[in-house]
Amino acid sequence: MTKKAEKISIGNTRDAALTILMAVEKQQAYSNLLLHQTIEKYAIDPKDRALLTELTYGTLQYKMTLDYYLQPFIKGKLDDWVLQLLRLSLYQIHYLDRIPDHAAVNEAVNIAKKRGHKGISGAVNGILRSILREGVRSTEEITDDVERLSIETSHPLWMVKRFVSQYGFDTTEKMLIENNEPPVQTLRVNLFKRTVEQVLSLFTQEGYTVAQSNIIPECIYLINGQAAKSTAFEKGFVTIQDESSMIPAYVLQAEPGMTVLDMCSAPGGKTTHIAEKMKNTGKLVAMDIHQHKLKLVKENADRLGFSFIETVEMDGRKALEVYPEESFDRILVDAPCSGLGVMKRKPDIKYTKSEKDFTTLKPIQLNLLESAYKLLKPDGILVYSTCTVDREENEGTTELFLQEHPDMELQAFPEVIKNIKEQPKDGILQLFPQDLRSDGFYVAALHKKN
Ligand SMILES: C[S@@+](CC[C@H](N)C(=O)[O-])C[C@H]1O[C@@H](n2cnc3c(N)ncnc32)[C@H](O)[C@@H]1O
Repeated sequence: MTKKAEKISIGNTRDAALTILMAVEKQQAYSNLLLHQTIEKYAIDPKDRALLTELTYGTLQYKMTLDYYLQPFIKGKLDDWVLQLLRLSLYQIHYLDRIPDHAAVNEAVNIAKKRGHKGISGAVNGILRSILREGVRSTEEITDDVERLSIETSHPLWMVKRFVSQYGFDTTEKMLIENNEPPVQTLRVNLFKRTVEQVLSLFTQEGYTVAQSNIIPECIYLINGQAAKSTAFEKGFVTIQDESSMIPAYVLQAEPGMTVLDMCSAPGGKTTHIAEKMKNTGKLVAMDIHQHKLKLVKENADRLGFSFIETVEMDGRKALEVYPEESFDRILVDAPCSGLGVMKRKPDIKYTKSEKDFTTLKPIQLNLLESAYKLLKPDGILVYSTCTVDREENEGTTELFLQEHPDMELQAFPEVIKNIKEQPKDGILQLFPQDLRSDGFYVAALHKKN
C-alpha cells in the first residue's frame, strides 16, 4: 500500500477503528499497542484520537453484547470485516449519544462501499436501518442470572462463572461493570527528583488538570491531557503507572544500602519505584526473562535518573545458578499472570484467555517463589504480586507456598497500605477494579523468620 493510499484509508476515524478491530480479532494483536501505533503512525489529530480510542475500546468492550443485539437481524454468514463494521456502528448507535444515528449508518455504508461492493453496503444499510426501526432485544429475555451478566457486561461465560464461584455474584457484577469504564490516568511522582507539590504545580502551569490521590501519597490523577507530552514526564519527574501497581514498593520496605532483587521487572514500573525508596544507593537487580523488555527498564531508569540498577536477562527460576543462597534482603516477584485485573485497559484479554491458561501459570508462579525463597536472607521480605483477580493464582499460590515453607509468615503491611481496604489477613491485599477504580491487583508480603 502506498503512503497516499494509507493516508486516505486512515483519514476516516471509523475506518481506522475498523482496521484495528480486525487486527485484534485476526492476529490476536493487543488493542492498546495497535491503537498507540495507529495514533503515532498517522499522526491522528487530538480530537479524532479521543473518538478513535472510544470507538475501538467501546466496540471491543461490548463485543458480546453487540453480537447479542445483532444476531436476530443477521441472516446467513457475513465476512468477518462486515461483522466488525456492524458492531462498530451499533456501538455508536446504542452507546454514544453524541453521534447521530444517521451519521453512524452513513459512515458504515460508505466504508462498506469502499471495502466491499454494492451488495454488501446494501446489506449493512438494511441491517442498521432495521435495528433503528425495531430497536434491540432486551437482555431480560435471558433467564439465567449468570448468563445475563455475561452478555450484559460482555465477559465470556466461563470467566463469569469462575468469578461468581470465587467471589459471589455481587462482587463479580460490580467488577464486570467497572471493567467497561474508561481507566483513570494515574502518574507516580518521582520523589527522588521533585516533590508532589512541585509536580502538581508544573502540570497546572502547562494547562493540565491534576489532583493528588488520598491513598498513595505520590500518586496523582491526570484528569485531562497526555502525560507523555508533558515537561514533567520528559524530565523524569513522573512515570505513568496504575495506582495499584504502586503498592508493592511500599510493602517491600526496601531501604537505601540494601541488596534487592526484582525478579520479573520489565518494563520497570516497580523497579524504579523501589529505586526511589532506596535513594539510588545499594544494589538493585532488575531481572527479566526477555532481553528486549529489559531495554525498557534501562530507558525508564535513565529517564528517572537512577544509575544503580543492574539489568539481568535471566529466567528467575534459574537465578540460583548465578546468585548465592540467602543473598538478598528484599525480593519482589511480580509474577506473569492471567492479567484478569487489567481488562479495562486491555479488553481483548476477555476474549483471548481460556480456562486452560490457569493450569500453566500456577506452577510457574510457585517455581519463581521457590527460587526467591532460597535467595532471600533470614529476616528478609518477599513480596508476591499479580495484576489478576483470580483467586487460584493469588491466594491459591500464596497458601501453597506458605504451607511448604513453615519458616515464612505474613508480614504486616505499612499503615498506608493497611488503610486502603479492610482485609481478612494483614499482609494480603486483593484489590478489585471497583475498589480504587484502578486495575485489579493482588499483593502478599511474606517474611522469612530468623
Ligand atoms: C507482570 S510483568 C512485570 C511488570 C513489572 N514488574 C513492572 O512493574 O513494570 C511480568 C514480567 O515477568 C517476565 N517473566 C515471565 N517469566 C519469567 C521468568 N521465568 N523469569 C523472569 N521473568 C519472567 C515477563 O517477561 C514480564 O516482563
